[in-house]
Amino acid sequence: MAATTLKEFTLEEVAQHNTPDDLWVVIDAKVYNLSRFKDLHPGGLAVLLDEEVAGQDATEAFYGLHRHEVLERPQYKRLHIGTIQGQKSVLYDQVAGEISQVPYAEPTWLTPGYFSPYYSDNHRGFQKVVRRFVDEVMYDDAQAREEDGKRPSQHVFDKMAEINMHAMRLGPGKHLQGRTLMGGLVKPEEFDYFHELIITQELVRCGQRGYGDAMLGGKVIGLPPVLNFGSEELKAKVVPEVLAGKKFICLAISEAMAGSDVMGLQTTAKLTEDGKEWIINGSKKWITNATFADYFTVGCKTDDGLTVILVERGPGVETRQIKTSYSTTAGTAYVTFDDVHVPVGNTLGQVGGGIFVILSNFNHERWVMCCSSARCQRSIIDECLKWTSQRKAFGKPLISQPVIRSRIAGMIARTESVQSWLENITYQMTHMTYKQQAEKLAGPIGFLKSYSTQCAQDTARDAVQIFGGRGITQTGMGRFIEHYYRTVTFDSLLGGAEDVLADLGVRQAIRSMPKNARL
Ligand code: HEM
Repeated sequence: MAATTLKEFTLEEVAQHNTPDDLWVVIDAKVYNLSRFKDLHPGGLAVLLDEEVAGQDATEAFYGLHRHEVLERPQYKRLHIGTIQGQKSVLYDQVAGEISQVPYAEPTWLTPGYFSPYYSDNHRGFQKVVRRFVDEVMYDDAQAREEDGKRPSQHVFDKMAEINMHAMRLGPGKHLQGRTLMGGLVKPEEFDYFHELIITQELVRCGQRGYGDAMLGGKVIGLPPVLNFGSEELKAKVVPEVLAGKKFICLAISEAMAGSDVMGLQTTAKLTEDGKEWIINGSKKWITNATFADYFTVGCKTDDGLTVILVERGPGVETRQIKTSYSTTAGTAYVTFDDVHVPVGNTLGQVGGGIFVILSNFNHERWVMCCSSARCQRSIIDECLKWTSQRKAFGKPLISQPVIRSRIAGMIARTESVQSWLENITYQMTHMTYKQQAEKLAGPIGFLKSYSTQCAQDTARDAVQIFGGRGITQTGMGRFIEHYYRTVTFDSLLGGAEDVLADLGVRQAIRSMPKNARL
């Protein structure tokens, strides 16, 4: 609406409008009429009437207090009435798909002038399309759903399905065969772990941790057991509808009593006398996506040990939302199974061979978490560099304080080391069979995840110190910092706690110590 009536003004003309009933300001060469908005201004009237603000160029004051996105909200866009003669806006709106120019806000391989041995032209083209997709289709939904706590909108899942993003999120493999990936940009047999890394890292740029898990994190860990261990009949029924984003699946292993002690699970599955069905009883806790899941990949205690069984939502299956540190959009739930009858054909892998089914996917799950952790840390650097450059305190930008620079130095060093290590491991994955990965990479991936999440927590703590009170405020300038600090521990717990994974890495290393090694 404003675009049709925009006029040009001089700074002198704007200066005439400096009273409560006739109040204009200039922000980045754009003129805003605040006369009717002033009483609704969340920051109050007095600040707008300050002699350095009313009728003046208030760009610096504005960006010291507001995120640019404020000006993009429809209700505020209407305040924009014109521009300043001879001046141009330099603080442009974020363009969908664009690479950030902020130093270290992008990994080296995306930074102009730098090189990388890992990414091909195909990866580069792929990244561009994924970024645009995330910016255009997902970003706004992520902000809205994290706030209202509902699961991601179906239209987002549908759009993801159109380009086969749900299938690609499971990594390379047979499930991609016959699918057109990203409109044909990459052939199924060429899709590799770097493509998957790109998807994971681009998705988390939405900056909403709950939404990130809601983006079918449950499928990423719950569907592989079906793909790798389910019968052909079961796969034919379940896989197409899940990869089409029409049905949802989750992994249901951890329990209130047993925690992640897989061998201590208490949910039972007993065969009926005719041997045709399992009857499942028990409960599961902290199950991501469970509130909206149609299928549950469940770890059960059977007479022969641990068995994994696919349970379809139906009589006897109940899910109850658990409130965690992030929004309910991830659909984290407490799940109960009361005399749930399941056909034996839903058994995944061998009866009693459940531990193998569960362990087979751990490396991939942890590696996915490393991808997302590395990228989240980078987004925090982006926030901190922008904030400390635009925010003035004691007459100088925050970045001119050595203590601030020291904290940012730590953030950059940690993030770069995590990404470099991640790319090295990803490169190994692209050259190893799944079996080789299991043998050789469980330790390194365990180390990387443990290291990455420690780095992430240090970075979250530093970012809060840099943002001060805004770093603990859910709206405004520090909203991503507050969110990050509140949710950063998720990665350090899910898929194996920090200490456990570091210990796994050392134990794996010791296992391959040469017998004759001596000092
Ligand atoms: C187009 C003009 C403006 C709009 C649409 C606007 C809108 C807002 C909004 C939505 C907030 C809530 C915080 C947030 O969500 O970021 C806010 C807070 C605030 N605004 Fe403005 N504002 C405008 C101009 C200004 C100007 C020129 C000043 C002068 C310095 C100012 C001073 C403040 C202050 C002090 C706060 C409180 C900040 C805080 O809680 O940290 N605003 N404004």
